[in-house]
Amino acid sequence: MTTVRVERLPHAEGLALPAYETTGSAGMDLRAAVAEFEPVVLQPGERKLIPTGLKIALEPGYEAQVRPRSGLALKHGVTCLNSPGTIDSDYRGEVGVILINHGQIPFEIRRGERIAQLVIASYAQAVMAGVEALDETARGAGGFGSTGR
Ligand SMILES: O=c1ccn([C@H]2C[C@H](O)[C@@H](COP(=O)(O)OP(=O)(O)OP(=O)(O)O)O2)c(=O)[nH]1
Repeated sequence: MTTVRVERLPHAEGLALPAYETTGSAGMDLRAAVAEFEPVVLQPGERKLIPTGLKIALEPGYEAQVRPRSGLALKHGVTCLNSPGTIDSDYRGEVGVILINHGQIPFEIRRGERIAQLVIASYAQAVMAGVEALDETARGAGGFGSTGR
């Protein structure tokens, strides 16, 4: 268990903080902090940065991944363009969600709508060690479907 400190910006006032919907949920839903009477519309093929009104501070060694919601993708063709988005542990700006409408009709994003989910994950930082040649393996350079379909 890790703690994520959350600062709610004025335009997120009244919106529920991200929380797990069920005890086994991996992601906490992120809500759109768009203006109440000015829903944002995504035209077919259009992408926009949607504000969440939240700033977060992750403990060192943790990242947050902004992932799409399958319901929005299946029903409306709306997904996160840069999936999964990465929130770095030292990022202190507002968390944004880059949504794109792959559907055929405009999609309206209303205030408080759950537009993506946030998965907290641990990560490792590595040191890149330059070598003359890498060790041999059975796979070698095989990839991109080399084992079949
Ligand atoms: O879906 C996203 C992806 C990123 N970010 C924020 C948090 C992250 O820590 C920062 C930078 O993201 P990333 O490293 O993906 O962006 P970049 O294009 O490499 O920009 P930078 O040069 O600022 O790192 O932007 C979001 O709010 N939502």
